[in-house]
Amino acid sequence: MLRLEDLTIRAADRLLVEPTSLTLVPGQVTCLIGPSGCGKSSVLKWLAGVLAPGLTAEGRAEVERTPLVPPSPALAYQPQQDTLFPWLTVAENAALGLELSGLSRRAAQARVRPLFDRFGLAGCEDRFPRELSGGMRQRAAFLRTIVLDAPYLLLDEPFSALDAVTRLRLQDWLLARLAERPRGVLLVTHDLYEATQMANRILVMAACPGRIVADISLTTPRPARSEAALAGVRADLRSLLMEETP
Ligand SMILES: Nc1ncnc2c1ncn2[C@@H]1O[C@H](COP(=O)(O)OP(=O)(O)OP(=O)(O)O)[C@@H](O)[C@H]1O
Repeated sequence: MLRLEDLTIRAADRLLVEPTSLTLVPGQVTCLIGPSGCGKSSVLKWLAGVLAPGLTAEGRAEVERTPLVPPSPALAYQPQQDTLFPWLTVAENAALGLELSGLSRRAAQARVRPLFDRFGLAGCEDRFPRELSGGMRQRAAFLRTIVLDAPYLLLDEPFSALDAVTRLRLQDWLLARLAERPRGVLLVTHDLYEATQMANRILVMAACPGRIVADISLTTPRPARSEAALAGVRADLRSLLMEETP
C-alpha cells in the first residue's frame, strides 16, 4: 500500500493544497478529479519528486511501510505534458525508463517494440516525436510509463488527447493489465465517464485551497457499470464539481 499523509503545498505565502491524505492499494484505481488549479498535478508531482520550483511542500509518504524517498522505483509517473525527448525516436523514448532502471538498450527495445501495435503506434518506432500527432505522442508517453515494473502508477490525464475509440481501448487495456498484475493507480482526469468506468474510488478535490471534499467508493463490478448504474454517481459528481468550481 502507498500511503500519503498530510501533504501541504505552498507557493510563497499562499496555501495551494491543505493537508491531504490518500492511500493507493494494489489492483485499485483511485481517480482524482477537481477543478483546474486545485492542485491535482502538484500532488502527483510531489510523490514523483518533481514538484515545480517555487512550490514548497510538507508531508509524509510511505510505500509498503517504508518511507518514500522520491524519485522512487516504486512509482511510475506520467506527467500531463508528454515530455518525450525530441532527439530520441519514439521507440527510444518508450524504452527510456526501462534503460534508466538498468535494462540494456537491447532488452528495453525488446520489451517495448511488441507493444507498439497494441498502442496504435505500429510503424512509428523509428520516427521522431515531432512526426506524430498529439494523441500519438500521448500514447507513446503512456507506453513508456506502463512498461515500467513499478507497483504504483501516477497518471496525470493520460488519455486526454486521445480520440474516443483509442481512449476506450487504452482504458480497457490498462484495466486488463491491472487484472493480470495488480498495481495501485492514481489517475487524474477531468472526464467523469472515465472516472466512473475506471475507478474503485474517486477523490473529489475543491480549489482555493486545494483539498479533498468527497471520497466515493464504486463497488459495482466494472462489467456491470452500465449507463443506468452510473447515472446517479455521475449526477452527484457533477453537482459537487459545480459547487466546488469557483
Ligand atoms: N511554479 C509555480 N509557482 C506558483 N504557483 C504554481 C506553480 N505551479 C503551479 N502553481 C499553482 O498551483 C496550483 C495547483 O496547480 P496544479 O497544476 O497542481 O493544479 P491542477 O489541479 O492539476 O490543474 P489542471 O487540472 O489545470 O491541470 C494552481 O493554482 C497553480 O497556479
